[in-house]
Amino acid sequence: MAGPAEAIPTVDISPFVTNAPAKELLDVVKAMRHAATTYGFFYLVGHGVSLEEQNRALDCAKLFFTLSEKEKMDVWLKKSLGKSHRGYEPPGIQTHQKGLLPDTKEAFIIGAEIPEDDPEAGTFSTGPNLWPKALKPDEFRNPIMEYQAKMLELVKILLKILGLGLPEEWGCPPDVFDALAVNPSMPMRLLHYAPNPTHNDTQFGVGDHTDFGCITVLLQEPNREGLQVWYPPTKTWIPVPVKEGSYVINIGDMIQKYTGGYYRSARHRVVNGGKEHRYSVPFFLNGQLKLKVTALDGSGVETVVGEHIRQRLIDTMGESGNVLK
Ligand SMILES: O=C(O)CCC(=O)C(=O)O
Ligand SMILES: [Fe+2]
Repeated sequence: MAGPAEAIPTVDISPFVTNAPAKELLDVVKAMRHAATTYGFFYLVGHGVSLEEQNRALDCAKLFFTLSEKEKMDVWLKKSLGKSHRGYEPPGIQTHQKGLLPDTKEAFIIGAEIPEDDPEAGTFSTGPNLWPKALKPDEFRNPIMEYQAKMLELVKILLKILGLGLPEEWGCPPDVFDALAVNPSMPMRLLHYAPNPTHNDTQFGVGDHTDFGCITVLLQEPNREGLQVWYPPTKTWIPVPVKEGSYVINIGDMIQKYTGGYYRSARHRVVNGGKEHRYSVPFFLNGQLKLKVTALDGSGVETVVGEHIRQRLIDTMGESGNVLK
């Protein structure tokens, strides 16, 4: 019998990337619908992003965390404009559950580049990125922004496929989710997990949580362990081994709300109990912040995308979240 790790589905979207015939597209829609309604969590292959591009993003993460404490703190969250929420998040800031100690991970957050003189700059998740002075644009800023642009294109394809997978009786147009990706909030996190061999059940790299936004495209460093997903059939945490070249896709809370729970956001966490450092690069499509959506299942629940995300962030950020209020 297949073990639980084998039960995590893999969805190959290459027919959408190569404009294949309709029959092949429909098979992809069905496969993603099954994965997103059953688990909200799956491996993605056939996405068109090369191993080289993925490795470049991971290299940017590794490079950032070679900076000294001072260099990192020069670009830390509190230096970002207003509520823009950019820059370095030190370890021990985010707490996902009552009773847990804060996450051990450290992060560097990069969003859409919104100039300081934009009328919206300084509002939630909107503003200029903070760039470390010690890193040359060619080795850090340019490649990571190129990767971010790639992720936005990829996530638009995923939204399209998920839109096509909605129940027919809801009568949604095929572009139902397109507006989510118009000038969206899309923080990408460069993450570093120091080894935590004394790990116990009260502190994690990232504690038990669901992602806040619409879709997360997660790139994990190959040959490392750590990511676990909650598997409802067995009510246990199961490891999510890295499959080189693939992504892990998480459906987030915003899509779960928007679809009245049809697509599920999956609980997951990171344990770095070994002796190795671990790096990852999740791209979060939060969505278009001012968009007010009405649940598609007819329940009438309304959500303003940016308000939902801001509140979820405040709930986990402790004192550091006060600036977002
Ligand atoms: O580092 C990972 O593999 C996952 C991180 C994560 O779940 C998150 O940042 O929301
Ligand atoms: Fe997550």
